Order: sequence, then structure tokens, then C-alpha cells
Amino acid sequence: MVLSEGKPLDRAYSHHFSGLQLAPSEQARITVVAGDILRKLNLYCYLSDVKSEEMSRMGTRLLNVWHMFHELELPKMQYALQMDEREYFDRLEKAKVQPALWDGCPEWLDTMGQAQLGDAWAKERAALSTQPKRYLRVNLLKCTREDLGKKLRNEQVQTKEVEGVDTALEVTSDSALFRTESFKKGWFEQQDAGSQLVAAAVDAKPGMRVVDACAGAGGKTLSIAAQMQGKGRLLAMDVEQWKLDSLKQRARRANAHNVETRIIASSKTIKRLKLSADRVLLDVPCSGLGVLKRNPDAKWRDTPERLPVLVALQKHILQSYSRMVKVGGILIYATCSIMPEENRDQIDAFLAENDHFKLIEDENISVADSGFDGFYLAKLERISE
Ligand SMILES: C[S@@+](CC[C@H](N)C(=O)[O-])C[C@H]1O[C@@H](n2cnc3c(N)ncnc32)[C@H](O)[C@@H]1O
Repeated sequence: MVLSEGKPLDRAYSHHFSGLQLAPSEQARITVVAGDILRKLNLYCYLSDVKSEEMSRMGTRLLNVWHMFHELELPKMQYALQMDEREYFDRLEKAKVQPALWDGCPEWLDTMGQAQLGDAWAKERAALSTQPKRYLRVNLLKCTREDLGKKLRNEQVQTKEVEGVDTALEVTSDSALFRTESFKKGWFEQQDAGSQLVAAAVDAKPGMRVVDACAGAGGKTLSIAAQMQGKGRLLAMDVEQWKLDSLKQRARRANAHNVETRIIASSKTIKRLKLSADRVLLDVPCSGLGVLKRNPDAKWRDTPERLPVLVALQKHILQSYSRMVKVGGILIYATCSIMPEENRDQIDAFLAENDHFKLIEDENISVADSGFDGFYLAKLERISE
């Protein structure tokens, strides 16, 4: 379903899980197995000698090989296609000396990663093939991180505080988070710790005028609303109304009353806000190559041809939307990519053409070094009209 119909993995899970009465531990097991198979699909296909187009027919052999790889007892499946053990071990030895295959990396991505990151690519590639951790962002409009940890413990959800990310808790138990009272009360959102660091970089203060110009369903908007303690004006914009509708709902649940949404219908929407904002967050559409741990299906759908199209769109958004920042205000450019072409290269090109801005700082959030999803963020100050 994920690969043949192009359905994102998280939506495929919710489609399948709704209506099934599965215990949280069973759901967790399914997501672990399905996630791992998708993260290293080419490796498991190679080890089981199954071509990707044969997967629906040969899926039982692939699943058996997954169990062999993890040294687990084979599942009891009727009519399962077996893998010859000797051939499996022979293939295993050959796979071990092919690092990109071992890390579940498609060839096009390996070529791109090498070209863009050089020596740093190998560790990022390996980190992208690991299971993502689950992180929560405490909603400071409703409670503290300590309160949330305690409340969740009473609801049988174990968490621990994440060092260096003040708003984050890591979930360490297989719990159904969205059934908890804490979630229903809007005390937290599920959000990667790297994404929380990007939102924190906005550093919005109560009373400011802030624009989140590519807000989507508001992952970062809600975080910014909490920084503003509900005071001031927070305008969340996007080109897709359904995302803004979902944002509105989430904002209500989170008590984020200073959020206003606005669809970007044309360039006029942006022009009207010229030189008006203390902070503008541009969390631009990107390749998503920093979040492949979480969305591994994307690497089997994507092609390298998409990158230049995205780079051109990012460049346009930077040029045009930066006009909303007032003198002395800060522009925060962010991606969930680890590729310099979408990141520092964009900022360098922008600064070369715009002497109204100066770079304050930028940061690569490395998947390998942080254990979070991979992000990039740059903070620029407008120094003149
Ligand atoms: C990386 S996502 C944003 C994620 C969101 N900020 C969050 O934290 O959940 C990029 C968003 O940019 C939006 N987008 C695409 N083209 C755009 C454009 N020309 N102007 C503004 N937003 C755009 C997409 O609809 C998408 O929601």
C-alpha cells in the first residue's frame, strides 16, 4: 500500500490500525518491523533474492529473511516461501561489504549524499537507517515538562527528559500516546527533538509580530505560540488550506489563542506584510532527506530530479518572503534536509544578492551526531530596508 499506492507510512498505519483492536505493544511491533523493512528494503530484497516488483507475491520470503537477519525464530505462516539457508548466508557476506546496500540506501541517494557531504555522508547514511525515537514537546501554555512527565507516568507512559532541548521528552515505553488524558487535554504534541530545536531558534517574545510562512499543520507554530505565552500576533500561512484547517484545530486544543491562519493565494498576500514582522520563519518545502528514519518510504518513491525543483522553490520563497521581515527583525530559514544545496548554499546565494541581511548563525542538526531527525537552520537579521 505504501509503495504501490504512494500512501505515506504514517497514514497507512492509521488506516490499518483504525478499526483493529490491537494492544499498544502489538501496534509498536508492527511499526518496528514495517519501518525497519522499509528503511532497508533493498537489503532485505537482496538477501531474500526478491525483486521489488515481486514483493506482494514473495512477501513471506522477505519476512522470513527479516527474521533470519535479526536472528529471530521464523514466524509460523502457512505456505510461506522459504529461503535456502546457504544462499542466505552467502548473500549476507556479500552485502556486508557493500556499505550503501547495508544501510538500505538507494543508489541515487548514495551518489547525491557523497557528492554533497563527502566524507560526512557515510555516518549520516548509517544513522538514517536506524529506528527513530519518539519525542514529545510539552505545551508550556498548559503545563511544565516536569508536570507532563509525572502525569504521563501515572498513565503508564515512561519518558525521560532530553538534554539540550528544554521542551522535549523522549518516550521510552510502547504506549498509545494519543489515547492518554494528557494528549486529550493538549499537554503535549508528538514532535521530533530536532524540529523543536528549529522552533526554539525563532526565539519569539510575548507581544511580537511573528509570521510562520510555511506553517503546514503547525508543528512549529504551536511551539512559537508557547514562546509568545499567547501574547502578540502569530500569523501562520501556507498554500494548502487543509493544513491550515488542521493547524486551527490543534491550536484550539493547545490553548494557542494568538494564532491566526492565512492562505497564500498570490504574491499579494506576502507584499501586504512588507517590513512588518519581528520574526519570520521559513520552514521551506524540502527533500525531507533528514527525516528518512521516520519516512523511509520516501526514498523508494523519490528521484534525484526532484531536488533542483525544490531548490528553485526554496530560492523563490527566500527572496520573496524575506520582504516581510522588518529592520532589526530576524529571518529563520529551515529545512528537514541535510543536503548543503538546500541549506548553507541557499543562504550564501541569498546573502550574495541581498545586502539588507546579515547572517547571525546557522546550524546543521546532524542525524548521526544528535540522534534526532536531520535539520538545518539559519538566522539572519535585516539590517536595512
Ligand atoms: C516543511 S513543511 C512545513 C512543516 C511545518 N512548518 C511543521 O513544522 O509542521 C513545508 C510547507 O510549505 C508549504 N509550501 C509549499 N509551497 C509553499 C509556498 N510557495 N509558500 C508557502 N508555503 C509553501 C507546504 O504546503 C508545507 O506545508
